[in-house]
Amino acid sequence: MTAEKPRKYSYLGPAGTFTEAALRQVPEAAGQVWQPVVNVSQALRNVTTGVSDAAMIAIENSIDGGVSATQDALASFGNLQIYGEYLVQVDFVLVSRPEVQLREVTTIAAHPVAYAQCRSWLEQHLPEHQHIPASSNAQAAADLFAEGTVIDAALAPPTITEHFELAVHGSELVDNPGAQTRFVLVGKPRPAGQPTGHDKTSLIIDLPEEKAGALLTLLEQFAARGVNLTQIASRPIGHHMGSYRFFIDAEGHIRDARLRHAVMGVKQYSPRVTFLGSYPRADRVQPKVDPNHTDAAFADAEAWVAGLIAGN
Ligand SMILES: O=C(O)C(=O)C[C@]1(C(=O)O)C=C[C@@H](O)C=C1
Repeated sequence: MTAEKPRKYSYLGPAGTFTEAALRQVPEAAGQVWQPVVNVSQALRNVTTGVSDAAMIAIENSIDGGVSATQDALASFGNLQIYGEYLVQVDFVLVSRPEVQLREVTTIAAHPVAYAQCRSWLEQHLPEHQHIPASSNAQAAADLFAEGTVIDAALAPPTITEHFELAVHGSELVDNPGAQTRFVLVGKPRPAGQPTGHDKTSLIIDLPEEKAGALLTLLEQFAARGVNLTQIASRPIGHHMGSYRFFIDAEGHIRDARLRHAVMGVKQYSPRVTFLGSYPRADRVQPKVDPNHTDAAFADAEAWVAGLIAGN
């Protein structure tokens, strides 16, 4: 018998990021090969080229909203699917090399999403500071030790002190306590799993241009079938001013009749629909399904129409 090849997982590195903490929530990833990368595009490229079997990426933050780099990368790569969703509670520490005092801090390295989450605290406590963008929260801390660095302090996950010797000038920093980042595990497309009763379906939908009420028509596809949406986010397509795509998360599974019919409605009207998968939601919340929109109700209606066609 040949041993099974270890699976490979890309994640935003280096060790110590929140993305790594999200990957730790995936039981199948334990003991497999973890591949740190420098950005989301690299993580997704690893999946499409077969370097990795899956990638963990941050998709939304409860303070800063959708992670635009992730949304744009998912739209441009195509041919990817979300396997699972994970939530990580986020707050930060402000750290420096041990000899640096807080009053000496003028430059602060931070991932732009992390910076946005602590903006008010920093403006209040270090009003003169300058933000230096870092590729991740753990990299911000690593940059404190780079040769010739101009960085005095970094915003990093609390576990960063396990990786470097640091002075901690502030902890539990975050403008809204209880902030969370939502991560998704992404791989190549595969057949849809079975509904769990607490699923979410993610879609990227390009809006037809110059059509009055285009957004309303899009939303009606879901509303008319009793499908609740948990996220509606728009990003420019980039061709020219005024062209948009929508990132939609809908409650339900592509195997649920109400969701399937809504997706068929969207497909008939949008120039481009990308199906990003149906997967169990991290909070395990079960949607309330109106009795008119259950699978049985759709089956009844179809049987009724079949009867009409048959002349019954
Ligand atoms: O994973 C990390 O630690 C990151 O640096 C990335 C990231 C993100 O891309 O949103 C993850 C979670 C935090 O909300 C801020 C930054």
